[in-house]
Amino acid sequence: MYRTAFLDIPPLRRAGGRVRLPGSKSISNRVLLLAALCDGVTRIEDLLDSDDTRVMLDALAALGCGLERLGPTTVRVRGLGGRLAAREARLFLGNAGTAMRPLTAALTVLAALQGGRFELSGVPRMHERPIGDLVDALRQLGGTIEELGQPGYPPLAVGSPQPTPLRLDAPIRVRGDVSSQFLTALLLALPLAAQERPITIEVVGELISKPYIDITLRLLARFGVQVQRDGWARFTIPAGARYATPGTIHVEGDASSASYFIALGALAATDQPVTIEGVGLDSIQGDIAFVDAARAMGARVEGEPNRLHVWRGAWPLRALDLDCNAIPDAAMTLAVMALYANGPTTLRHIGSWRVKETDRIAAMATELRQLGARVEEGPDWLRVHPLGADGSGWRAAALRTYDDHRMAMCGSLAAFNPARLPVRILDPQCVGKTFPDYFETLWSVVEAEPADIPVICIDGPTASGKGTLAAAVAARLGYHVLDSGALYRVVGLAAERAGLATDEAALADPAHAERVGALAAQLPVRFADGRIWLGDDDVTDAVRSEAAGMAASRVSALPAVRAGLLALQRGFRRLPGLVADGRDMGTVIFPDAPLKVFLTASAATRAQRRYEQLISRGETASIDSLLADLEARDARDRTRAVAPLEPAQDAQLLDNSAQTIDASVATVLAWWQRCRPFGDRDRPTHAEPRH
Ligand SMILES: Nc1ncnc2c1ncn2[C@@H]1O[C@H](COP(=O)(O)OP(=O)(O)O)[C@@H](O)[C@H]1O
Ligand SMILES: Nc1ccn([C@@H]2O[C@H](COP(=O)(O)OP(=O)(O)O)[C@@H](O)[C@H]2O)c(=O)n1
Repeated sequence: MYRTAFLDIPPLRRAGGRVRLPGSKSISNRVLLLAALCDGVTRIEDLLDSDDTRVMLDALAALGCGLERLGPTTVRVRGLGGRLAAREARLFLGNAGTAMRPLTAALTVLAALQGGRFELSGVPRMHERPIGDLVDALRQLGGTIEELGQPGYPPLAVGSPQPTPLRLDAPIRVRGDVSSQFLTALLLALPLAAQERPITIEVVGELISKPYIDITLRLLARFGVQVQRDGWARFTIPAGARYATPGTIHVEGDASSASYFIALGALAATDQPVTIEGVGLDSIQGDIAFVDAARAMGARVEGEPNRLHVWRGAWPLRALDLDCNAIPDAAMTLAVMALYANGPTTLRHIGSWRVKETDRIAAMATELRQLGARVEEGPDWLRVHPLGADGSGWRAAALRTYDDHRMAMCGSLAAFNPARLPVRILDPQCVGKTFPDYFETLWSVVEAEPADIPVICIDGPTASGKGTLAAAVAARLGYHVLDSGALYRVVGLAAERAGLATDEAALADPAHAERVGALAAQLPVRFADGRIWLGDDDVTDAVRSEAAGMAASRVSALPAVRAGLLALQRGFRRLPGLVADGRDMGTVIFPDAPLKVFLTASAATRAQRRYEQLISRGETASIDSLLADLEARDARDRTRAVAPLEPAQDAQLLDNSAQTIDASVATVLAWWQRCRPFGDRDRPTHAEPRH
């Protein structure tokens, strides 16, 4: 997951390949609650591992439910069997509506039956998301609920130490036109109280998002509770209802998350399809109907059980006028696809967007306008006019995400713009709510022109701080790092291990130099998790010695070695971007890099830094000999015939002799910002500190 302040997505060209979806958020949190309420042990597989499931798991643990993690996506739940193990708890539920609503209902009912008091709160946005209709329904039932903040909104305190009688004889009335999660909450909770008599729930107003109710009913059935349904207006939980564990249950891939990859296929899979694993056309999730909408816009979709294949069909996409009531979450994806359509697209019946993670109608309209689009909005509709298929009208934008995972994922789809503009996603870690690895997954199925993938080059003499600066800048941007010096160090080591001497006399022999070059061209080197591997050997420490540095300096003067490492180095230019440190990054390896920095510091300063570095590693060192070595190395690097150490003509010079590391990083980031086309709309919009 990217924890950077922003993530720049280079312009993307093609899509194709295979993705595996994380588990459905809606199914995961419902299954967790049902497993917690029922008797016995349930093994849940393919559970979503994200912010929203984490708060649910933490809440269940606080309620005394037995939880055992068997892997990142497998958990064993020992249910409470309808009996409260804890009579008091404070539950923090982040911004997870799928945790807040059902837990409020279940705990109100359990507290009324057995006595207990529970507080439920979330992030500030959660305290702006209405829950009054559910509170009203639970009060009709005789439940005790106190609103601790604004009436009708969390935080809430539910229950009282002593049991209170529930009124189960009259139907419980709940509004269905603000959020279907209120009805879901009651359906999940009321079997707890239906031992002796049936319980009827009546929906007031037109029920929105019906497919989500369908998921609730299907999952209740998997847990042994068959709810009778009269249209979408009246639901009856039969007398004697009792949750029973299904033993093992698999969570389907998230159909809403699938929408981004379906869109990707529709936009850019011209050859190989985008294959999505984890959901098929027979999915129980309502958002699978997004496939119909995508097809209507022109996508070619083929389905198999648990798998979808998507290609581009009609191009440009066909404009659409659609009632999106049944696919409220996935419909956001259509709003971005609409930028690539042949006319204005209107999404209707999306009023629920206004009370989601953010006011999604307002947010979407604002951000699509940033991209250059004309957008009209009404209380429950949105109309998006397309941007030019010839690239006209598109603007490079820094998109705000409003702490809303879907805004971030949708925004990434704008990177297919024909104007070849990058897209900046602010606060990209908001995808952690449902799809922590969304961007990494995206990179695995898209391609960009290498020239469009940004590279920042940091060249300079030894111990000027290149590696330190490169790592820090890359961490701030979410970019890869190329430590090219390490490659020369590994060549020196590999040569010596292969019995090829690296002293100057030996390297002066052209045949010998050719052999070292051949070795460089086939170097089995790998960088993983901060370690450097030569074949199966971890050589991280071996290549860091001063002797290895000197050997690297000698072999690096050989043209055959430099040529042998060229393709390997250019291969590091991968999405979303690269920071490369070395001697010739800007002059030879990436001459088209948009930012080149030539980093220097006085020889005395550099010798002092190297000295401190070695001492802190527990090695012995002498400043005088370090200074002599370093000057020798500088001289060799500067005077060699091939790729000598010198600033590229367009490099920015940075002498950090009197600068702290943080100041150097800030300088380079400021230069980078000036190279980017986004202006300065970089402030993330979420109010909460991340945790
Ligand atoms: N601007 C700076 N101010 C002070 N020390 C620095 C600065 N930049 C780097 N250093 C320190 O100097 C040492 C050498 O830096 P390093 O990044 O390994 O250099 P290089 O990659 O250029 O050989 C490290 O211990 C690092 O912490
Ligand atoms: N792009 C590069 C990187 C390193 N090198 C050589 O490889 C040696 C080791 O590089 P390094 O960056 O690990 O060394 P330090 O600068 O950290 O001492 C340097 O002394 C250079 O001679 C090079 O020629 N070209």
